[in-house]
Amino acid sequence: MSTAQAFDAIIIGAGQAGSALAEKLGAAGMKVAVIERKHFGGTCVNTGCMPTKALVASAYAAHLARRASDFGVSIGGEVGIDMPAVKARKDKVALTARGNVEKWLRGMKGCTVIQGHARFESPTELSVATASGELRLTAPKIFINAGGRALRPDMPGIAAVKTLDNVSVLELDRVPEHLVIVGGSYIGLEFAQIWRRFGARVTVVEKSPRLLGREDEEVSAAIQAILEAEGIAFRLSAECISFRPHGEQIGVGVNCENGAPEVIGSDVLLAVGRRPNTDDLRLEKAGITLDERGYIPVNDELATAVPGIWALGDCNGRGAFTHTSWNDFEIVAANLLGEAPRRVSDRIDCYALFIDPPLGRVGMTEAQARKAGHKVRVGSRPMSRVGRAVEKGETLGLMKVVIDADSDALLGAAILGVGGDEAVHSVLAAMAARQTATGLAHTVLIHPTVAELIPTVIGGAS
Ligand SMILES: Cc1cc2nc3c(=O)[nH]c(=O)nc-3n(C[C@H](O)[C@H](O)[C@H](O)COP(=O)(O)OP(=O)(O)OC[C@H]3O[C@@H](n4cnc5c(N)ncnc54)[C@H](O)[C@@H]3O)c2cc1C
Ligand SMILES: NC(=O)c1ccc[n+]([C@@H]2O[C@H](COP(=O)([O-])OP(=O)(O)OC[C@H]3O[C@@H](n4cnc5c(N)ncnc54)[C@H](O)[C@@H]3O)[C@@H](O)[C@H]2O)c1
Repeated sequence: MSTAQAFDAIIIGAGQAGSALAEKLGAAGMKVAVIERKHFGGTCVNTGCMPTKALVASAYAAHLARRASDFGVSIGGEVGIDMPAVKARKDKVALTARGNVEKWLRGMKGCTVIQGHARFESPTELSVATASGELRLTAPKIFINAGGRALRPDMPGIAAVKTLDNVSVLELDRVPEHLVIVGGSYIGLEFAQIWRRFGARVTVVEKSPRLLGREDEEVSAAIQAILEAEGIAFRLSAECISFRPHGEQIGVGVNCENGAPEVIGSDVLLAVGRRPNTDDLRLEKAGITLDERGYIPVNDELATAVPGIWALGDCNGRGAFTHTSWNDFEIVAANLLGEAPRRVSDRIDCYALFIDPPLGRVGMTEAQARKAGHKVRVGSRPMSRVGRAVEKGETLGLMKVVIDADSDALLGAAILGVGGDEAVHSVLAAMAARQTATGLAHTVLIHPTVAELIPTVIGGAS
């Protein structure tokens, strides 16, 4: 066995937080090693945000082309999907980004890139299984940015059938005849609309009585109605999901209160949540104990219980988005390099669901605000009464703002509608600046935009 190479810092995983942290620590004069076992850029770049949003764009183009006559545009024939071309475009987006991350890492000052699987040998030493044998590395500071992967729970019959996940579904260069998606949340719904727009029959099977259980009920209902109008079928309250081979197809037992007890699909996509990549890091050798869901417990500054080891991104259970992983890098770097201190608890929850129209969300839902004891004022407006949406011919959805009735503080917003993923940032920026609802309502916003209606929604809140 080789003697251990010594570094000032080692980063496990070249995902969203890891690569940026390497650059910052290297620029500060540290000798840094980054270990990546698979694709540079991690989930978002290779099998998450980027390829899925590239597919969302192709699906939108198909949808708009089918609606061309609504805008007085004639296509002069059927709208077709060239799935190999759709896939090639998606692959190009992801592969270009992956290559750019690799180039960025390999050009970084003070950074050594190692390709292989890292495991702990002690709190300060790692072994790395590479294509050319095992390496040993030591450092007083180790940062874990290991990300996560799709859950494949031990559901009845699952061993007897082939299922797709977020990685394998992206490899399809054919349109499934009937795609059954188990799980009606972010991943399930984005893929449901993508494949429906490409021409597949799609059924979403969800164990809860409604989609997106974290959202307010009217938002869940509006999303279901939008997707049903495109021909997506839903089987909700599917308590006892099971699988069985059915000739060349797959039978998915749903056992709902209403409807047929089984859905027969040509393909099944599992989208029932994610698990952190913490089971193969040999963390016990570092003295780190995982929580009951497999996440690495961290404090508000992302330090683990073991001095000199931090955990960033999806593997710490404090966020499940690219922007939260990126913010984890900012927090760790700022605190380590003596910049103004930053903490996880400073960030305001925000995310989007990239169906069309998208759902942009910040802060609390109305239900969460009431549960937290706030007396609330709520303003809302259907997108059919938003001028920009009418002009674009995209009037589905609603916007909603939640305000603390006593303090006038902005508590949260949901914008389900054309441009909702962008427009919601005006509420987010106001919340970050601790602007009151009245302060935002008195701000002049640009016409004609979706955001310009936010002051009107606040003005009508009761
Ligand atoms: C289908 C899908 C769509 C998504 N869409 C969005 C979206 O639109 N917006 C959004 O904000 N988020 C989205 N996400 C979530 C987002 O992709 C993740 O939150 C984000 O990528 C997490 O980044 P990370 O830095 O924590 O880890 P990752 O990006 O997962 O990186 C971890 C890296 O560590 C490596 N690694 C793991 N273990 C080891 C080891 N032992 N040794 C060496 N290397 C190791 C992995 O190979 C990987 O490259 C989506 C996720 C999925 C699955
Ligand atoms: N737009 C985005 O930012 C985006 C897009 C995709 C994914 N992501 C990230 O990926 C994460 C995982 O997404 P996800 O949709 O896989 O998981 P999730 O945890 O958000 O939702 C899982 C869904 O599956 C359902 N479910 C769980 N077990 C089930 C079962 N046995 N049968 C039927 N339904 C079941 C749950 O009720 C829930 O609705 C998200 O938390 C998110 O952070 C983000």
